[in-house]
Amino acid sequence: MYIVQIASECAPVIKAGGLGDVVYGLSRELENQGHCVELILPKYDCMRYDHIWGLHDAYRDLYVPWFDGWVHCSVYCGWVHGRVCFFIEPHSEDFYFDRGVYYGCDDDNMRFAFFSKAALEFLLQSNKRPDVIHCHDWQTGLVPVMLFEIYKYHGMANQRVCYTIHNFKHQGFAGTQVLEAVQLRRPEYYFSYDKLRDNFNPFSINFMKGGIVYANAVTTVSPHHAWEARHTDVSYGLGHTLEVHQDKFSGILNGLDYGFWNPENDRYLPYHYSAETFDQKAYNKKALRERLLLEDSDKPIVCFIGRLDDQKGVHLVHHSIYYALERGAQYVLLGSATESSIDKWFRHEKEFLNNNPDCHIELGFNEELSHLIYAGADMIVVPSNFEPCGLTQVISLKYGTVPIVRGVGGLINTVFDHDYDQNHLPEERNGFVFYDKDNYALESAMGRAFDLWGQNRQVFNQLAIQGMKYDYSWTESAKEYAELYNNIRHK
Ligand SMILES: Nc1ncnc2c1ncn2[C@@H]1O[C@H](COP(=O)(O)OP(=O)(O)O[C@H]2O[C@H](CO)[C@@H](O)[C@H](O)[C@H]2O)[C@@H](O)[C@H]1O
Repeated sequence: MYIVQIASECAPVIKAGGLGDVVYGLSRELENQGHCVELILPKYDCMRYDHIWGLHDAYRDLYVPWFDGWVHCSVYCGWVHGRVCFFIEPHSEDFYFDRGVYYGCDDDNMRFAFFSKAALEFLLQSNKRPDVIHCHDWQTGLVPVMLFEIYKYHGMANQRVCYTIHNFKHQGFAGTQVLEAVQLRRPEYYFSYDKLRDNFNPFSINFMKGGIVYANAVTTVSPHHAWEARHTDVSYGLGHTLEVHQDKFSGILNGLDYGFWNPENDRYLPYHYSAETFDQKAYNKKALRERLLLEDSDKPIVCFIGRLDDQKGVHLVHHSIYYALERGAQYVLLGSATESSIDKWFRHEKEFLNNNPDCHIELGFNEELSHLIYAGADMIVVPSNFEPCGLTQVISLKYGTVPIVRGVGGLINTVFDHDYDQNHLPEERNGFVFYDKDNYALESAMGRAFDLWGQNRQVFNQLAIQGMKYDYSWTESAKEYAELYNNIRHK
């Protein structure tokens, strides 16, 4: 099959979070399984150009219809660790992708509506006719809308769309101006509740709702989150839309790209190890301590890596720092916040804990350091409010770092409690799980982990090794996607 991914991220060249990991990892495995995959991405000024090989202009004059005129774009082509990527660069005074950031601008809805339009226009004009277009999250929600309302009538009637939702919280809202911009010309038609009108804000269209309504298949990133999205409030107002379109909605568990995330050959680690050589992990712990100036001792290191965002349970993250220190552990946090109040809060904590020899708070995005933390820590906390899949616990499992997670979304599909799991034999368990959102619940799970560390290190290490033996690679999940693509292709 010929598949084109249209996305706002692709690791490691453009990565703000897990979306980038998934777009790259899935593409790589689909190619390994014999499919042809190409990616279309924005050409941001701030992406990691050092991860692109052979960047050259592939399509110099792409004219993208926009409002009543055109925007002249160039399309560049290059290889990102083996994947063929096309980068769209608009030449306009809006400088949509020259902002020094991927997201967070006031006109993000216009920026990504433009990107979606330009991606389809590129396919049309360059005569690319993939069997399936796979697009992701709110940024590309308008792709299936435009495909089936405009491009279908210009020679793209045979293309099908799979739309994957990585995070229901960000849906992309806009007024009629965006419809005018992308030339969806009948606002009254698109502003109906069975199309793009938001279910709760009658003056707004909703990009993600458009994606759900128009795509041929809609997925989210774990089976449990698919259930939650339909039956609880985590779909942020899209529950009814999912109910109406339930026949095409499902959950496919994310995989992890073991080509990039593997302690046996990780390019960022000073010492390599596997489940068979688990003892070697201790050298990375020592290296982590040296790098972050933590005191050398027999204490366990607990970590958190992720966006500091309400989704990630920031109050519990904060509490986990102090509980770990109180219980005689060390703590390393690597995270970045986009919300200024959360950013200020953690900057204050960083300052407050600056001289503590058992704690290090690193605010910012640092891919390389994240690998050393996954390898050097003994436990990771993932106390999310909601978590569509979650990659940090899956990476930790591979690195022999025991996850302590809240039982929601994909965390439930991947972590099985050492003491209480009913569905797995003791030798198949791999972490600690708690359910309530309060400090006591977090403490009970962290407490059990500390007790096991303190009282029976051998069993603790065995739990970590059991986690390393899980196979959460892309192999099976990519097969599920391929099967889904195949089903929609023949409809
Ligand atoms: N400060 C930092 N420095 C370096 N690396 C950092 C970092 N903060 C985060 N990362 C890295 O970014 C990725 C985050 O993965 P998550 O699954 O937590 O993604 P996120 O919530 O962004 O994405 C959404 O999409 C993904 C993919 O579908 C879902 O798993 C998830 O549940 C959903 O919320 C990991 O690779 C992590 O190591």
